[in-house]
Amino acid sequence: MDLSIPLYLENFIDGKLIPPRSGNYMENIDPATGSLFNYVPNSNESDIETAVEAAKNAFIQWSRTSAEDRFLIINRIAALIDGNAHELALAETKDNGKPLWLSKKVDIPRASANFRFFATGIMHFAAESHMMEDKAINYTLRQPIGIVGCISPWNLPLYLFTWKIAPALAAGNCVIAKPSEITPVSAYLLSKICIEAGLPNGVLNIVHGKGEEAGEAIIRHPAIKAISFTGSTRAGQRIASVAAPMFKKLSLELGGKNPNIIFGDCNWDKMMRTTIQSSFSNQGQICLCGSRIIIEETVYDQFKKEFIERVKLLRVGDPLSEDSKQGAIVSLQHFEKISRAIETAKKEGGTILCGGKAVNPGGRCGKGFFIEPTVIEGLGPACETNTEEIFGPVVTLQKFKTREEAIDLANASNYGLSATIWTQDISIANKLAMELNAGILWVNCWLLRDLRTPFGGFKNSGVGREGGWEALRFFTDAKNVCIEI
Ligand SMILES: NC(=O)C1=CN([C@@H]2O[C@H](COP(=O)(O)OP(=O)(O)OC[C@H]3O[C@@H](n4cnc5c(N)ncnc54)[C@H](O)[C@@H]3O)[C@@H](O)[C@H]2O)C=CC1
Ligand SMILES: O=C(O)/C=C/C=C(\O)C(=O)O
Repeated sequence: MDLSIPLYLENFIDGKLIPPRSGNYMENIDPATGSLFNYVPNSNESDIETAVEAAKNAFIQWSRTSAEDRFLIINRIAALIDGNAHELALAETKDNGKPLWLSKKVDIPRASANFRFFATGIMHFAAESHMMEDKAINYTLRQPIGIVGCISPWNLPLYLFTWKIAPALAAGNCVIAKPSEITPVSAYLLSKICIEAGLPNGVLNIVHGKGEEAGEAIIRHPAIKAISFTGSTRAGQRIASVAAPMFKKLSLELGGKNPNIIFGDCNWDKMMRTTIQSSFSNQGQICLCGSRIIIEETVYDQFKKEFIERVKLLRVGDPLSEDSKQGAIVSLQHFEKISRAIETAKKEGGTILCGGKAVNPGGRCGKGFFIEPTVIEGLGPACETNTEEIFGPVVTLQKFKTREEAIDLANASNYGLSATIWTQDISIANKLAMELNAGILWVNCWLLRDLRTPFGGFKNSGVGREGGWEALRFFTDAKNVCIEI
């Protein structure tokens, strides 16, 4: 199929690719080269209105389409993603700056897995029943909500866009979706794939644009009854302030400042390899990255020495090169934010153990946005560096003596998304898992994903859970029917 990328991307509304009604576009920059990639629609309320009308019409049929037919169509989308994985991976890398090998290995396979997982899931998502002995029987229907909004960020563009859309569609809803304006291309290509897969017109509408304009128009629209959002805590707060008084269902997956707790008895090699990944995968731009490494005092010096040696080997360079372990930071604005955070760490008294500077890989990437993987020590738990999400290739090292101290350091955060624990002592791991304030705990692993498990955070990391039945419950309304016997 034709997955060429035009200079002007288009919205996908009512089954057609169309320009924004205002005719306004924004520049979309390739972060590895700093040059123009294409133009993205700067859509507004009237585009959202058109999409909502299309979705309203489509819902009449889609909500009555059998689960088996929805399964077949959604599976065709998954197969087309797999069949076009190379083009999609290239587009993702050019748009986001992540290494091509990572797009191929993680982002695009996960996008098709999301569709396949929820297509299959809906075939098993049954109504529940409750008997009241000989008095009555209750059965609980799970009905599609209607029109729902899905808004996703730039760090894992197609991976997170589809993580929302797939369960929403499988559950029988029609969707108005907005990808990040910073990485719109894979969502644009998904529009073409949905046409090819035979998704009925208006079932999925993809509207491009800024958060404050197109995004807020989705949040404010009275016909959109549920919102699934992944992104910054700041945007999540704003969205909640608009949507909550309208009594919309909300699922908010927000930021993290995740602790990675290392005990001396752990499987050292595995911990080292995985800690490099959990610190710097995707240039540290994953909400689950372990940005605060908390190490048992007895092994602190050994950890510091070996970790720095390995970090220095991480080659930062052209995302198209197989040798590059680290690609570009997603945008100039984000590059500047990370650079400022490193300066703040220095002002707070932190010592930069390695990294800390911009990188110029030269050649076609001479004007791109690259930062060295950076390791900082000497900062306490309360400083800005250890409390604010940096969302880049920057980690801090802190040490602990006792288990209680490790727990206090780990929990010293307004975020509570995930935490990683490294120990061979399963009893200690279980005790820590009980005490840590986070929604997702990894023991002796990181980002080992089972799509059936509840995914989401405590505290300022969000509200609600995604994944498995949680997602299908979120995208349906429960209706209980009680029949007296
Ligand atoms: N998954 C995560 O945890 C992510 C965290 N971030 C954090 O957020 C910081 C800022 O990055 P941004 O790109 O500005 O993220 P953002 O949270 O502003 O954007 C994420 C998505 O939300 C949309 N959006 C923004 N404001 C909105 C609003 N008021 N109503 C509806 N939609 C809205 C955006 O257009 C985009 O599609 C990053 O430096 C990072 O710290 C960013 C992306 C993902
Ligand atoms: O579902 C996953 O495997 C990962 C999700 C990651 C995010 O939500 C994020 O980085 O924002």
